[in-house]
Amino acid sequence: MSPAELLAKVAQFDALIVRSGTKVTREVLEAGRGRLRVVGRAGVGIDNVDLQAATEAGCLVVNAPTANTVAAAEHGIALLASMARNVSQADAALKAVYSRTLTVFTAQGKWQRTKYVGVSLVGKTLAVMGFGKVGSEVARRAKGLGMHVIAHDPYAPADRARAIGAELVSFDEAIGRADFISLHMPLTPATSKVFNDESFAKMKNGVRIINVARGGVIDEDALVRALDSGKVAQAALDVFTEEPPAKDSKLVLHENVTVTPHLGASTVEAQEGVAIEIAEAVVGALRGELAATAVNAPMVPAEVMSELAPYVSLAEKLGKLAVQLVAGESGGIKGVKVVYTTARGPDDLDTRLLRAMVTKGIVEPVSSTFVNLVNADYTAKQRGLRITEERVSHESPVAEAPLESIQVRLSHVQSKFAGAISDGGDIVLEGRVKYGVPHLTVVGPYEVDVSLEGNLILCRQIDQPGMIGKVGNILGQTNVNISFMSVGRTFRGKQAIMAIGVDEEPDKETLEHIGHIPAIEEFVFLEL
Ligand SMILES: NC(=O)c1ccc[n+]([C@@H]2O[C@H](COP(=O)([O-])OP(=O)(O)OC[C@H]3O[C@@H](n4cnc5c(N)ncnc54)[C@H](O)[C@@H]3O)[C@@H](O)[C@H]2O)c1
Ligand SMILES: O=C(O)[C@H](O)COP(=O)(O)O
Repeated sequence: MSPAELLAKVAQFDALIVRSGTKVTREVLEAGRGRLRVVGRAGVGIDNVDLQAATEAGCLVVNAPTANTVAAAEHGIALLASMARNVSQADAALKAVYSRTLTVFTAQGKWQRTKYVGVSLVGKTLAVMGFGKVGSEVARRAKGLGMHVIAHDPYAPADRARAIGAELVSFDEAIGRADFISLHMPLTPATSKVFNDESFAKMKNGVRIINVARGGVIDEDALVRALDSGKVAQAALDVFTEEPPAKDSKLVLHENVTVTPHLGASTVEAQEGVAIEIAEAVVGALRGELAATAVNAPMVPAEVMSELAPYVSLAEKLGKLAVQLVAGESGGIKGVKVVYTTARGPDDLDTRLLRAMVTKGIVEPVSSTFVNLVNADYTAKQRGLRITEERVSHESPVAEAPLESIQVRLSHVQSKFAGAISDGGDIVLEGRVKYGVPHLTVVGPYEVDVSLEGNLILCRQIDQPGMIGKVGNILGQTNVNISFMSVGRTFRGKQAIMAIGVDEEPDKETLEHIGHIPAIEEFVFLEL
Protein backbone atom coordinates (compact mmCIF):
# COMPACT_ATOMS: atom_id res chain seq x y z
CA MET A 1 0.00 0.00 0.00
CA SER A 2 1.04 3.60 -0.52
CA PRO A 3 1.18 5.81 2.57
CA ALA A 4 -2.07 7.45 1.41
CA GLU A 5 -3.81 4.08 1.08
CA LEU A 6 -2.57 3.04 4.51
CA LEU A 7 -3.91 6.25 6.02
CA ALA A 8 -7.28 5.69 4.33
CA LYS A 9 -7.64 2.05 5.41
CA VAL A 10 -5.90 1.70 8.78
CA ALA A 11 -9.00 2.66 10.81
CA GLN A 12 -10.78 -0.45 9.48
CA PHE A 13 -8.41 -2.80 11.33
CA ASP A 14 -7.56 -3.89 14.89
CA ALA A 15 -3.97 -4.79 14.03
CA LEU A 16 -1.35 -3.82 11.47
CA ILE A 17 1.65 -6.02 10.56
CA VAL A 18 4.62 -4.40 8.80
CA ARG A 19 8.25 -4.92 7.82
CA SER A 20 10.89 -2.16 7.81
CA GLY A 21 9.62 -0.63 4.56
CA THR A 22 6.32 0.66 5.98
CA LYS A 23 6.56 3.83 8.05
CA VAL A 24 4.04 3.67 10.91
CA THR A 25 4.03 7.38 11.60
CA ARG A 26 2.15 9.44 14.14
CA GLU A 27 -0.24 10.33 11.30
CA VAL A 28 -1.00 6.64 10.66
CA LEU A 29 -1.52 5.96 14.35
CA GLU A 30 -3.80 8.97 14.76
CA ALA A 31 -5.81 7.76 11.73
CA GLY A 32 -6.20 4.37 13.42
CA ARG A 33 -7.33 5.79 16.79
CA GLY A 34 -10.40 4.06 18.14
CA ARG A 35 -9.83 0.80 16.24
CA LEU A 36 -6.12 -0.01 15.83
CA ARG A 37 -4.87 -1.77 18.97
CA VAL A 38 -1.70 -3.57 17.87
CA VAL A 39 1.19 -2.90 15.48
CA GLY A 40 3.19 -6.03 14.72
CA ARG A 41 6.72 -5.59 13.35
CA ALA A 42 7.62 -8.83 11.54
CA GLY A 43 11.30 -8.39 12.28
CA VAL A 44 13.79 -6.94 14.80
CA GLY A 45 14.22 -3.23 14.23
CA ILE A 46 11.31 -0.92 14.96
CA ASP A 47 12.97 2.29 13.81
CA ASN A 48 10.09 2.59 11.29
CA VAL A 49 7.45 2.81 14.03
CA ASP A 50 6.75 6.00 16.01
CA LEU A 51 6.80 4.33 19.44
CA GLN A 52 5.83 7.45 21.39
CA ALA A 53 2.83 8.05 19.13
CA ALA A 54 1.81 4.39 19.41
CA THR A 55 1.94 4.56 23.20
CA GLU A 56 -0.06 7.79 23.26
CA ALA A 57 -2.64 6.18 20.97
CA GLY A 58 -2.86 3.19 23.34
CA CYS A 59 -1.55 0.98 20.61
CA LEU A 60 0.68 -1.96 21.59
CA VAL A 61 3.79 -2.58 19.46
CA VAL A 62 5.17 -6.12 19.28
CA ASN A 63 8.08 -7.43 17.20
CA ALA A 64 9.64 -10.75 16.11
CA PRO A 65 13.19 -10.53 17.51
CA THR A 66 14.65 -13.93 16.64
CA ALA A 67 13.14 -15.58 13.55
CA ASN A 68 15.26 -13.74 10.98
CA THR A 69 18.57 -13.91 12.84
CA VAL A 70 20.03 -16.83 10.89
CA ALA A 71 18.84 -15.40 7.58
CA ALA A 72 20.64 -12.15 8.34
CA ALA A 73 23.78 -14.02 9.32
CA GLU A 74 23.67 -16.11 6.14
CA HIS A 75 23.23 -12.96 4.08
CA GLY A 76 26.24 -11.46 5.81
CA ILE A 77 28.28 -14.52 4.84
CA ALA A 78 26.87 -14.40 1.30
CA LEU A 79 27.97 -10.78 0.94
CA LEU A 80 31.37 -11.56 2.48
CA ALA A 81 32.08 -14.38 0.02
CA SER A 82 30.57 -12.77 -3.08
CA MET A 83 32.42 -9.51 -2.41
CA ALA A 84 35.75 -11.29 -1.93
CA ARG A 85 35.33 -12.99 -5.32
CA ASN A 86 33.77 -10.08 -7.23
CA VAL A 87 30.71 -12.17 -8.07
CA SER A 88 28.29 -9.29 -8.70
CA GLN A 89 30.77 -7.31 -10.77
CA ALA A 90 31.80 -10.30 -12.87
CA ASP A 91 28.17 -11.37 -13.27
CA ALA A 92 27.19 -7.92 -14.59
CA ALA A 93 30.09 -7.91 -17.01
CA LEU A 94 29.39 -11.37 -18.36
CA LYS A 95 25.64 -10.79 -18.73
CA ALA A 96 26.38 -7.69 -20.76
CA VAL A 97 27.99 -10.03 -23.35
CA TYR A 98 24.98 -12.40 -23.60
CA SER A 99 22.34 -9.70 -23.48
CA ARG A 100 24.07 -8.13 -26.51
CA THR A 101 23.07 -11.21 -28.54
CA LEU A 102 19.43 -10.97 -27.39
CA THR A 103 18.81 -7.28 -27.88
CA VAL A 104 20.46 -4.31 -29.43
CA PHE A 105 23.08 -3.56 -26.76
CA THR A 106 26.36 -1.69 -26.87
CA ALA A 107 29.23 -4.14 -26.56
CA GLN A 108 30.21 -3.32 -22.97
CA GLY A 109 30.47 -6.83 -21.56
CA LYS A 110 33.65 -8.89 -21.62
CA TRP A 111 34.89 -12.34 -20.55
CA GLN A 112 37.28 -10.91 -17.97
CA ARG A 113 39.24 -13.40 -15.90
CA THR A 114 42.10 -11.19 -14.93
CA LYS A 115 40.18 -8.12 -13.81
CA TYR A 116 38.06 -10.05 -11.35
CA VAL A 117 40.74 -11.94 -9.48
CA GLY A 118 39.52 -12.03 -5.85
CA VAL A 119 40.93 -12.81 -2.41
CA SER A 120 40.62 -15.86 -0.18
CA LEU A 121 38.82 -15.94 3.14
CA VAL A 122 40.74 -18.80 4.77
CA GLY A 123 43.33 -17.59 7.25
CA LYS A 124 42.10 -14.01 7.02
CA THR A 125 40.93 -12.05 10.09
CA LEU A 126 37.25 -11.13 10.36
CA ALA A 127 36.19 -8.52 12.94
CA VAL A 128 32.56 -8.89 14.03
CA MET A 129 31.39 -5.54 15.39
CA GLY A 130 28.47 -6.34 17.67
CA PHE A 131 28.46 -9.87 19.05
CA GLY A 132 24.74 -10.35 19.54
CA LYS A 133 22.28 -12.71 17.89
CA VAL A 134 23.34 -12.02 14.29
CA GLY A 135 27.00 -11.22 14.94
CA SER A 136 27.61 -14.44 16.87
CA GLU A 137 25.99 -16.51 14.10
CA VAL A 138 28.21 -14.80 11.51
CA ALA A 139 31.23 -15.57 13.69
CA ARG A 140 30.26 -19.23 13.90
CA ARG A 141 30.00 -19.52 10.12
CA ALA A 142 33.20 -17.60 9.47
CA LYS A 143 35.06 -20.05 11.70
CA GLY A 144 33.72 -22.76 9.41
CA LEU A 145 35.32 -20.93 6.49
CA GLY A 146 38.71 -21.10 8.22
CA MET A 147 38.77 -17.42 9.18
CA HIS A 148 40.35 -16.05 12.36
CA VAL A 149 37.49 -14.25 14.14
CA ILE A 150 37.84 -11.34 16.53
CA ALA A 151 34.91 -9.31 17.85
CA HIS A 152 34.17 -6.01 19.54
CA ASP A 153 31.19 -5.73 21.83
CA PRO A 154 31.56 -3.86 25.16
CA TYR A 155 28.57 -5.65 26.60
CA ALA A 156 28.82 -9.25 25.38
CA PRO A 157 30.15 -11.84 27.84
CA ALA A 158 33.68 -12.98 26.90
CA ASP A 159 32.85 -16.63 27.60
CA ARG A 160 30.17 -16.62 24.86
CA ALA A 161 32.74 -15.39 22.35
CA ARG A 162 35.33 -17.90 23.51
CA ALA A 163 32.78 -20.70 23.11
CA ILE A 164 32.59 -19.88 19.40
CA GLY A 165 36.34 -19.42 19.09
CA ALA A 166 36.18 -15.66 18.77
CA GLU A 167 38.39 -13.22 20.68
CA LEU A 168 36.70 -10.14 22.18
CA VAL A 169 38.93 -7.08 21.72
CA SER A 170 38.66 -3.28 21.84
CA PHE A 171 37.17 -1.24 18.99
CA ASP A 172 40.54 0.05 17.82
CA GLU A 173 42.18 -3.37 17.99
CA ALA A 174 39.30 -4.97 16.06
CA ILE A 175 39.37 -2.49 13.18
CA GLY A 176 43.16 -2.33 13.21
CA ARG A 177 43.74 -6.07 12.86
CA ALA A 178 40.88 -6.97 10.51
CA ASP A 179 41.07 -7.92 6.86
CA PHE A 180 37.25 -7.99 6.81
CA ILE A 181 34.90 -6.04 9.15
CA SER A 182 31.27 -7.13 9.49
CA LEU A 183 28.86 -4.77 11.26
CA HIS A 184 26.17 -6.17 13.59
CA MET A 185 25.56 -3.53 16.25
CA PRO A 186 22.25 -1.67 16.57
CA LEU A 187 21.90 1.92 15.48
CA THR A 188 22.10 3.94 18.72
CA PRO A 189 23.40 7.44 19.53
CA ALA A 190 26.72 5.76 20.41
CA THR A 191 26.98 3.77 17.15
CA SER A 192 25.66 6.41 14.75
CA LYS A 193 28.35 7.04 12.11
CA VAL A 194 30.90 5.25 14.27
CA PHE A 195 32.58 4.15 11.01
CA ASN A 196 33.88 7.49 9.77
CA ASP A 197 37.05 9.15 8.44
CA GLU A 198 38.77 8.72 11.82
CA SER A 199 37.99 5.02 12.15
CA PHE A 200 38.71 4.22 8.50
CA ALA A 201 42.18 5.77 8.99
CA LYS A 202 42.88 3.21 11.75
CA MET A 203 42.11 0.25 9.47
CA LYS A 204 44.49 -1.83 7.35
CA ASN A 205 44.95 -0.63 3.79
CA GLY A 206 42.66 -2.70 1.58
CA VAL A 207 40.22 -3.63 4.34
CA ARG A 208 36.82 -4.92 3.26
CA ILE A 209 33.53 -3.88 4.99
CA ILE A 210 30.20 -5.71 5.20
CA ASN A 211 27.07 -4.11 6.67
CA VAL A 212 23.83 -6.01 7.22
CA ALA A 213 22.96 -4.11 10.42
CA ARG A 214 21.77 -0.52 9.91
CA GLY A 215 22.99 2.00 7.38
CA GLY A 216 23.33 4.74 10.00
CA VAL A 217 26.37 3.18 11.67
CA ILE A 218 28.47 4.19 8.65
CA ASP A 219 29.24 7.76 7.55
CA GLU A 220 28.50 7.01 3.89
CA ASP A 221 30.41 10.00 2.50
CA ALA A 222 33.46 8.94 4.50
CA LEU A 223 33.12 5.40 3.11
CA VAL A 224 33.13 6.76 -0.47
CA ARG A 225 36.31 8.70 0.35
CA ALA A 226 37.90 5.58 1.82
CA LEU A 227 36.92 3.52 -1.25
CA ASP A 228 38.27 6.19 -3.63
CA SER A 229 41.58 6.31 -1.75
CA GLY A 230 41.88 2.51 -1.68
CA LYS A 231 41.94 2.42 2.12
CA VAL A 232 38.77 0.32 1.80
CA ALA A 233 39.19 -2.10 -1.09
CA GLN A 234 35.54 -3.19 -1.21
CA ALA A 235 32.25 -2.82 0.64
CA ALA A 236 29.16 -5.03 0.63
CA LEU A 237 26.05 -3.24 1.88
CA ASP A 238 22.54 -4.48 2.56
CA VAL A 239 21.38 -1.44 4.52
CA PHE A 240 21.62 2.29 3.94
CA THR A 241 21.09 5.53 5.85
CA GLU A 242 18.22 6.31 3.46
CA GLU A 243 16.26 3.38 2.05
CA PRO A 244 15.91 3.10 -0.86
CA PRO A 245 19.13 5.10 -1.44
CA ALA A 246 19.17 7.98 -3.91
CA LYS A 247 19.39 6.81 -7.52
CA ASP A 248 22.62 8.79 -8.01
CA SER A 249 24.18 7.53 -4.76
CA LYS A 250 27.96 7.55 -5.24
CA LEU A 251 28.19 4.69 -2.75
CA VAL A 252 25.71 2.44 -4.53
CA LEU A 253 27.22 3.20 -7.94
CA HIS A 254 30.83 2.70 -6.79
CA GLU A 255 32.49 -0.09 -8.79
CA ASN A 256 33.98 -1.65 -5.64
CA VAL A 257 30.66 -1.81 -3.80
CA THR A 258 28.26 -4.75 -3.81
CA VAL A 259 24.71 -3.86 -2.81
CA THR A 260 21.44 -5.60 -1.99
CA PRO A 261 18.09 -3.94 -1.12
CA HIS A 262 17.86 -4.81 2.61
CA LEU A 263 17.52 -8.54 1.94
CA GLY A 264 19.01 -9.81 5.21
CA ALA A 265 15.74 -11.25 6.41
CA SER A 266 14.35 -12.10 2.98
CA THR A 267 14.38 -15.87 2.84
CA VAL A 268 11.28 -18.05 2.52
CA GLU A 269 12.09 -19.68 5.84
CA ALA A 270 12.78 -16.44 7.75
CA GLN A 271 9.64 -14.79 6.48
CA GLU A 272 7.59 -17.82 7.46
CA GLY A 273 9.25 -17.69 10.86
CA VAL A 274 8.66 -14.00 11.53
CA ALA A 275 5.12 -14.36 10.16
CA ILE A 276 4.29 -17.10 12.65
CA GLU A 277 6.10 -15.28 15.48
CA ILE A 278 4.31 -11.99 14.83
CA ALA A 279 0.90 -13.57 14.15
CA GLU A 280 1.03 -15.34 17.51
CA ALA A 281 2.13 -12.13 19.23
CA VAL A 282 -0.63 -10.08 17.59
CA VAL A 283 -3.37 -12.64 18.34
CA GLY A 284 -2.17 -12.87 21.94
CA ALA A 285 -2.14 -9.09 22.26
CA LEU A 286 -5.65 -8.82 20.81
CA ARG A 287 -6.74 -11.35 23.44
CA GLY A 288 -5.23 -9.08 26.12
CA GLU A 289 -2.40 -11.50 26.98
CA LEU A 290 1.00 -10.20 28.14
CA ALA A 291 3.28 -10.35 25.08
CA ALA A 292 6.89 -11.48 25.56
CA THR A 293 7.85 -9.38 22.54
CA ALA A 294 5.93 -6.26 23.56
CA VAL A 295 7.99 -3.16 22.85
CA ASN A 296 5.98 -0.42 24.54
CA ALA A 297 3.76 -2.35 26.97
CA PRO A 298 3.28 -0.84 30.43
CA MET A 299 5.34 -2.98 32.79
CA VAL A 300 2.56 -3.71 35.25
CA PRO A 301 -1.11 -2.93 35.93
CA ALA A 302 -1.72 0.71 36.80
CA GLU A 303 -2.68 0.01 40.43
CA VAL A 304 0.68 -1.63 41.17
CA MET A 305 2.43 1.03 39.14
CA SER A 306 1.02 3.93 41.15
CA GLU A 307 2.98 3.26 44.35
CA LEU A 308 6.13 2.03 42.66
CA ALA A 309 6.06 4.33 39.62
CA PRO A 310 8.91 6.65 40.70
CA TYR A 311 11.00 3.67 41.86
CA VAL A 312 10.35 1.91 38.54
CA SER A 313 11.67 4.98 36.75
CA LEU A 314 14.63 5.20 39.16
CA ALA A 315 15.55 1.55 38.59
CA GLU A 316 15.54 1.95 34.80
CA LYS A 317 17.53 5.19 34.92
CA LEU A 318 20.18 3.71 37.22
CA GLY A 319 20.55 0.79 34.80
CA LYS A 320 20.73 3.16 31.82
CA LEU A 321 23.39 5.33 33.47
CA ALA A 322 25.41 2.30 34.58
CA VAL A 323 25.63 0.69 31.13
CA GLN A 324 26.78 3.98 29.59
CA LEU A 325 29.69 4.02 32.04
CA VAL A 326 30.94 0.64 30.76
CA ALA A 327 34.23 1.24 28.94
CA GLY A 328 34.58 0.25 25.27
CA GLU A 329 37.04 -2.53 26.06
CA SER A 330 35.20 -5.77 25.37
CA GLY A 331 34.61 -8.30 28.06
CA GLY A 332 31.02 -7.59 28.87
CA ILE A 333 29.17 -7.02 32.10
CA LYS A 334 29.56 -10.13 34.20
CA GLY A 335 27.68 -9.37 37.38
CA VAL A 336 24.87 -6.99 38.20
CA LYS A 337 23.85 -6.55 41.83
CA VAL A 338 20.75 -4.59 42.82
CA VAL A 339 20.60 -3.55 46.47
CA TYR A 340 17.26 -2.40 47.88
CA THR A 341 17.25 -0.48 51.18
CA THR A 342 13.72 -0.84 52.48
CA ALA A 343 11.61 -1.09 55.59
CA ARG A 344 9.35 -3.56 53.80
CA GLY A 345 9.61 -7.32 54.21
CA PRO A 346 9.90 -9.72 51.23
CA ASP A 347 6.15 -10.25 51.20
CA ASP A 348 5.45 -6.52 51.07
CA LEU A 349 7.75 -5.58 48.21
CA ASP A 350 7.89 -7.59 44.98
CA THR A 351 11.24 -6.63 43.48
CA ARG A 352 10.65 -8.56 40.24
CA LEU A 353 9.43 -5.38 38.55
CA LEU A 354 12.38 -3.33 39.80
CA ARG A 355 14.80 -6.03 38.65
CA ALA A 356 13.12 -6.00 35.23
CA MET A 357 13.49 -2.23 35.00
CA VAL A 358 17.20 -2.37 35.86
CA THR A 359 17.55 -5.02 33.14
CA LYS A 360 15.62 -2.78 30.73
CA GLY A 361 17.89 0.17 31.53
CA ILE A 362 21.05 -1.91 30.98
CA VAL A 363 20.02 -3.84 27.84
CA GLU A 364 17.87 -1.52 25.70
CA PRO A 365 20.37 1.33 25.10
CA VAL A 366 22.91 -1.11 23.62
CA SER A 367 20.87 -3.70 21.79
CA SER A 368 17.93 -4.26 19.49
CA THR A 369 16.06 -6.05 22.28
CA PHE A 370 13.08 -4.52 24.04
CA VAL A 371 12.70 -5.60 27.65
CA ASN A 372 9.39 -6.06 29.43
CA LEU A 373 8.23 -7.78 32.59
CA VAL A 374 7.56 -11.00 30.67
CA ASN A 375 10.97 -11.35 28.98
CA ALA A 376 13.28 -9.48 31.38
CA ASP A 377 14.81 -12.47 33.19
CA TYR A 378 15.12 -14.47 29.95
CA THR A 379 16.73 -11.50 28.20
CA ALA A 380 19.24 -11.02 31.02
CA LYS A 381 20.18 -14.71 30.87
CA GLN A 382 20.42 -14.65 27.07
CA ARG A 383 22.83 -11.74 27.28
CA GLY A 384 24.91 -13.34 29.99
CA LEU A 385 23.88 -10.84 32.68
CA ARG A 386 23.95 -12.52 36.11
CA ILE A 387 21.62 -10.33 38.19
CA THR A 388 21.58 -10.79 41.97
CA GLU A 389 19.51 -8.87 44.51
CA GLU A 390 20.06 -7.92 48.13
CA ARG A 391 17.76 -6.29 50.65
CA VAL A 392 19.07 -4.02 53.37
CA SER A 393 16.54 -3.47 56.14
CA HIS A 394 16.06 0.13 57.08
CA GLU A 395 13.65 1.91 59.34
CA SER A 396 12.32 4.42 56.85
CA PRO A 397 11.65 7.92 58.24
CA VAL A 398 8.75 8.02 55.78
CA ALA A 399 6.68 5.01 56.84
CA GLU A 400 4.74 4.60 53.61
CA ALA A 401 7.81 4.85 51.35
CA PRO A 402 8.32 1.38 49.82
CA LEU A 403 12.05 1.97 49.42
CA GLU A 404 14.74 4.17 50.95
CA SER A 405 17.18 3.65 48.04
CA ILE A 406 18.13 1.43 45.12
CA GLN A 407 21.78 0.70 44.31
CA VAL A 408 23.06 -0.83 41.06
CA ARG A 409 26.54 -2.39 41.04
CA LEU A 410 28.30 -3.66 37.89
CA SER A 411 31.15 -5.97 38.81
CA HIS A 412 34.40 -6.88 37.00
CA VAL A 413 33.92 -4.24 34.35
CA GLN A 414 36.01 -1.27 33.23
CA SER A 415 34.47 2.20 33.57
CA LYS A 416 34.64 5.19 31.24
CA PHE A 417 34.54 7.30 34.42
CA ALA A 418 36.93 6.21 37.17
CA GLY A 419 34.98 8.30 39.69
CA ALA A 420 32.12 5.79 39.49
CA ILE A 421 34.29 2.91 40.67
CA SER A 422 33.76 2.01 44.33
CA ASP A 423 36.49 0.81 46.69
CA GLY A 424 35.47 -2.75 45.79
CA GLY A 425 36.23 -2.15 42.08
CA ASP A 426 32.58 -2.12 40.95
CA ILE A 427 30.72 0.61 39.07
CA VAL A 428 28.30 1.80 41.76
CA LEU A 429 25.30 4.10 41.31
CA GLU A 430 22.61 4.66 43.93
CA GLY A 431 19.42 6.65 43.86
CA ARG A 432 16.45 7.69 45.92
CA VAL A 433 13.02 9.12 45.21
CA LYS A 434 12.58 12.64 46.51
CA TYR A 435 9.23 14.42 46.24
CA GLY A 436 8.19 11.77 43.72
CA VAL A 437 11.24 12.38 41.51
CA PRO A 438 14.14 9.93 40.97
CA HIS A 439 17.46 11.37 42.24
CA LEU A 440 21.01 10.11 41.82
CA THR A 441 22.53 10.14 45.31
CA VAL A 442 25.73 8.08 45.11
CA VAL A 443 28.39 7.74 42.36
CA GLY A 444 31.18 5.36 43.32
CA PRO A 445 32.49 6.58 46.69
CA TYR A 446 30.92 10.02 46.31
CA GLU A 447 27.60 11.29 47.67
CA VAL A 448 25.71 13.63 45.34
CA ASP A 449 22.12 14.72 44.88
CA VAL A 450 20.89 15.38 41.36
CA SER A 451 17.46 14.98 39.86
CA LEU A 452 17.35 12.41 37.06
CA GLU A 453 15.07 14.44 34.84
CA GLY A 454 17.37 15.19 31.94
CA ASN A 455 20.80 14.24 30.68
CA LEU A 456 23.75 14.17 33.05
CA ILE A 457 27.36 15.33 33.07
CA LEU A 458 29.71 13.81 35.65
CA CYS A 459 33.03 15.55 36.28
CA ARG A 460 35.80 14.44 38.65
CA GLN A 461 38.09 17.24 39.78
CA ILE A 462 40.49 18.42 42.41
CA ASP A 463 38.28 19.88 45.15
CA GLN A 464 38.85 23.64 44.97
CA PRO A 465 36.89 26.92 44.69
CA GLY A 466 35.47 28.13 41.39
CA MET A 467 34.79 24.81 39.70
CA ILE A 468 31.01 25.17 39.60
CA GLY A 469 31.34 28.63 38.06
CA LYS A 470 33.80 27.53 35.39
CA VAL A 471 31.65 24.62 34.21
CA GLY A 472 28.46 26.63 34.56
CA ASN A 473 29.89 29.42 32.37
CA ILE A 474 30.96 27.04 29.61
CA LEU A 475 27.49 25.45 29.52
CA GLY A 476 25.76 28.83 29.75
CA GLN A 477 27.73 30.22 26.81
CA THR A 478 26.30 27.48 24.58
CA ASN A 479 22.74 27.80 25.92
CA VAL A 480 22.82 24.50 27.79
CA ASN A 481 20.43 24.92 30.71
CA ILE A 482 21.44 23.37 34.04
CA SER A 483 18.51 21.71 35.84
CA PHE A 484 20.50 20.45 38.83
CA MET A 485 24.06 20.62 40.10
CA SER A 486 25.59 18.80 43.01
CA VAL A 487 29.14 18.35 44.31
CA GLY A 488 30.25 15.30 46.25
CA ARG A 489 33.65 14.78 47.83
CA THR A 490 35.37 12.25 50.04
CA PHE A 491 37.79 14.62 51.77
CA ARG A 492 38.08 18.44 51.61
CA GLY A 493 40.72 19.62 49.18
CA LYS A 494 41.12 16.15 47.70
CA GLN A 495 38.96 14.63 44.95
CA ALA A 496 35.37 15.68 44.25
CA ILE A 497 32.80 15.02 41.60
CA MET A 498 30.20 17.31 40.11
CA ALA A 499 26.91 15.81 38.95
CA ILE A 500 25.19 18.24 36.58
CA GLY A 501 21.70 17.74 35.20
CA VAL A 502 21.34 19.42 31.79
CA ASP A 503 18.20 19.98 29.71
CA GLU A 504 20.05 20.00 26.40
CA GLU A 505 22.83 17.79 25.02
CA PRO A 506 26.07 19.83 24.98
CA ASP A 507 27.90 19.65 21.66
CA LYS A 508 31.26 17.90 21.36
CA GLU A 509 33.20 21.19 21.48
CA THR A 510 31.47 22.30 24.69
CA LEU A 511 32.28 18.99 26.38
CA GLU A 512 35.90 19.33 25.24
CA HIS A 513 36.06 22.82 26.79
CA ILE A 514 34.90 21.34 30.11
CA GLY A 515 37.57 18.67 29.82
CA HIS A 516 40.21 21.34 29.23
CA ILE A 517 39.60 22.99 32.66
CA PRO A 518 42.94 22.18 34.40
CA ALA A 519 41.44 20.93 37.68
CA ILE A 520 39.07 18.57 35.91
CA GLU A 521 40.58 15.09 35.71
CA GLU A 522 37.79 13.34 33.79
CA PHE A 523 34.22 13.83 32.72
CA VAL A 524 31.46 11.91 30.97
CA PHE A 525 28.14 12.84 29.36
CA LEU A 526 25.29 10.39 30.05
CA GLU A 527 21.94 10.32 28.25
CA LEU A 528 18.71 9.53 30.08
N1 LIG B 1 19.70 -6.55 7.26
C1 LIG B 1 18.68 -7.15 7.84
O1 LIG B 1 17.70 -7.53 7.20
C2 LIG B 1 18.71 -7.38 9.34
C3 LIG B 1 18.14 -8.54 9.88
C4 LIG B 1 18.20 -8.72 11.28
C5 LIG B 1 18.80 -7.76 12.08
N2 LIG B 1 19.29 -6.64 11.50
C6 LIG B 1 19.93 -5.60 12.32
O2 LIG B 1 21.18 -6.10 12.79
C7 LIG B 1 21.49 -5.51 14.05
C8 LIG B 1 21.85 -6.57 15.07
O3 LIG B 1 20.70 -7.38 15.26
P1 LIG B 1 20.72 -8.46 16.45
O4 LIG B 1 19.42 -9.17 16.42
O5 LIG B 1 22.00 -9.24 16.38
O6 LIG B 1 20.76 -7.50 17.74
P2 LIG B 1 21.33 -7.87 19.19
O7 LIG B 1 20.79 -6.86 20.14
O8 LIG B 1 21.15 -9.32 19.45
O9 LIG B 1 22.90 -7.63 19.04
C9 LIG B 1 23.46 -6.34 18.96
C10 LIG B 1 24.79 -6.41 19.70
O10 LIG B 1 25.47 -5.17 19.52
C11 LIG B 1 26.16 -4.89 20.72
N3 LIG B 1 26.52 -3.47 20.76
C12 LIG B 1 25.79 -2.45 21.21
N4 LIG B 1 26.49 -1.30 21.11
C13 LIG B 1 27.70 -1.64 20.58
C14 LIG B 1 28.87 -0.91 20.24
N5 LIG B 1 28.92 0.41 20.42
N6 LIG B 1 29.92 -1.57 19.72
C15 LIG B 1 29.86 -2.91 19.54
N7 LIG B 1 28.78 -3.66 19.84
C16 LIG B 1 27.72 -3.02 20.36
C17 LIG B 1 25.22 -5.33 21.82
O11 LIG B 1 25.90 -5.55 23.03
C18 LIG B 1 24.64 -6.60 21.23
O12 LIG B 1 25.36 -7.72 21.67
C19 LIG B 1 20.25 -4.69 14.46
O13 LIG B 1 20.44 -3.34 14.08
C20 LIG B 1 19.15 -5.26 13.58
O14 LIG B 1 18.12 -4.34 13.30
C21 LIG B 1 19.29 -6.41 10.18
O1 LIG C 1 15.29 -5.32 11.62
C1 LIG C 1 15.08 -6.35 10.94
O2 LIG C 1 14.46 -7.35 11.33
C2 LIG C 1 15.65 -6.42 9.58
O3 LIG C 1 16.22 -5.22 9.21
C3 LIG C 1 14.69 -6.97 8.55
O4 LIG C 1 13.79 -5.97 8.14
P1 LIG C 1 12.68 -6.42 7.05
O5 LIG C 1 11.59 -7.12 7.82
O6 LIG C 1 12.21 -5.15 6.41
O7 LIG C 1 13.37 -7.34 6.08
